[in-house]
Amino acid sequence: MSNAPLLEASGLTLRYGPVTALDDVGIEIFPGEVVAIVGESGSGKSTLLRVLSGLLKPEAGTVTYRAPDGEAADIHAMGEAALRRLHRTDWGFVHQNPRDGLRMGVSAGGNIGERLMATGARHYGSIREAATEWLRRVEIDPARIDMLPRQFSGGMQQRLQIARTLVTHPRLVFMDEPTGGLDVSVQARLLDLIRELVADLGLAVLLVTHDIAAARLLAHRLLVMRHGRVVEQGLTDRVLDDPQHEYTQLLVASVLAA
Ligand SMILES: Nc1ncnc2c1ncn2[C@@H]1O[C@H](COP(=O)(O)OP(=O)(O)OP(=O)(O)O)[C@@H](O)[C@H]1O
Repeated sequence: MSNAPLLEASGLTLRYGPVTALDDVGIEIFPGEVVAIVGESGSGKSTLLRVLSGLLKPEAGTVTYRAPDGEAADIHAMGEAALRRLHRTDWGFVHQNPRDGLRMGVSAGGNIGERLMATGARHYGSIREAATEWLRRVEIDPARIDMLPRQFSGGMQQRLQIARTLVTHPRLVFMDEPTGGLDVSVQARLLDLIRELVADLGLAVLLVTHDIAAARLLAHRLLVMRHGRVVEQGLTDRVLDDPQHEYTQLLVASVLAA
């Protein structure tokens, strides 16, 4: 991991009418680091992820991204086209619902190939070869390459979304409850797969989850949110084994009791 953060945010504040979804939040993520944002429903996790990835503008605060050439840019000041380019190239976004990250009317191979083409790939044979390889990597039978996502189970759709997102080797991947809508047995295998891929590719990941076990498995570092504020942060094992904040203690105890 290098010394300069890949993404750095400070003073993020956002209100929805009377609800303060983010209250002076700061975060940084370094290359190759997996950071999980945990907290109960409504604590502001998804809002934070949307602000950090440029999908939502904060009322106050800045989000700075450092490009591979070392240039740092405020992502909320860079304009739509530049932000879209980042999402197509350096960044990936894995949604809780695969329908939000896949094109449901396009074949499995097309879903993967399309993302490669958006970064400049043109040769049909090599795009199809890469799509085949990625289907294999996410444990989908490559014989299904021409099938539509809706012919896949929920777990397969999620794996396809992950293949589509990772095929271009993004540097930073945002994941919003990636195992959220799935059966427990499917969740466990998917978490293992995500862990393997993230380690293989050396990805930086910002993961939002209310699943403490998922955070423990995947994340180097944790941020605990409550009512739009970060109440505690630190290395995953330290936060979970020796929580300092009362709210984190409750959160950890409730998982142990479940
Ligand atoms: N579009 C919106 N309009 C109004 N209020 C919203 C909107 N989106 C979120 N909120 C509110 O902002 C707060 C933070 O919501 P957010 O979705 O970020 O929390 P979360 O921690 O991701 O919750 P969950 O785990 O349930 O997704 C909540 O009180 C929520 O009701």
